Amino acid sequence: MKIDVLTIFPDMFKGPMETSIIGRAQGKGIVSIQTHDVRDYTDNKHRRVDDTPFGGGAGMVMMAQPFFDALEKILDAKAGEKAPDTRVVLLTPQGKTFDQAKARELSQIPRLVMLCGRYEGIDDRVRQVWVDEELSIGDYVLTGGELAAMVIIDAVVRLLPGALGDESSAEEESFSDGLLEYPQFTKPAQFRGLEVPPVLLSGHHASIRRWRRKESLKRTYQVRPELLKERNFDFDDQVLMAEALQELGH
Ligand SMILES: COc1ccccc1CNc1ccc(C(N)=O)cn1
Repeated sequence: MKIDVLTIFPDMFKGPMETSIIGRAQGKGIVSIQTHDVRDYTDNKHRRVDDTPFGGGAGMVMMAQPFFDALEKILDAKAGEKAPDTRVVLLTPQGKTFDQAKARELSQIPRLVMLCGRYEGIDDRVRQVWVDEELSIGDYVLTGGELAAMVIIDAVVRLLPGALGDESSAEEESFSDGLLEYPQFTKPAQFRGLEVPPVLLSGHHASIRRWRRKESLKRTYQVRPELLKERNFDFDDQVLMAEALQELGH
């Protein structure tokens, strides 16, 4: 998978994208993440990327020309033409909220191009001509799209085959069935007088699976009840949910 990032702060990507899982995935050739400094595509002497907004108002807006020239070069395409296996994503508070389903969808796309805006955003003609999808990582405003891009890259790259060691890839199913994760414990079994739930030390795998599912239902009910609304419970889940509610004192 190839990911190109257009930003005026390429150095922001050095640490997070070259460390641990993401860094190793690049090393293994599973993904290639390349940043492009938008300033390198400016056509003015001072390498300015922003200007005042038409119609007035506070702040500055990023100009369209550097993004157009950068995209035409990176995609080797004229304005508006684009290879079908490429998706251009704009990170913006106005975007559709990113979630695990979107992460899975993006992990199947051979090439992602991510546009990171600063200031009050990017001239809308970039969106009109080049952007396939506007994504937001949540309902809050950041100083730029870079951190949002890194969050999305992290969530996507870890799904690529070979990115995680085999022992970790199993965790994917547990979230993808729409419940929050159950609590995790590791050695020692006693720590500062605090115990590990005995069922987890029992070696009874059916009981362990049952306990975990019930804990997921409890947690989801307490923290994200809306996730349970659209869920159709099979008979076992209904029994577990009833037990969970009892244990929660409902
Ligand atoms: C005022 O900022 C902008 C306005 C328009 C575009 C980009 C920016 C850059 N900032 C961003 C970017 C993304 C997110 C998010 N929630 O994903 C939050 N802030």
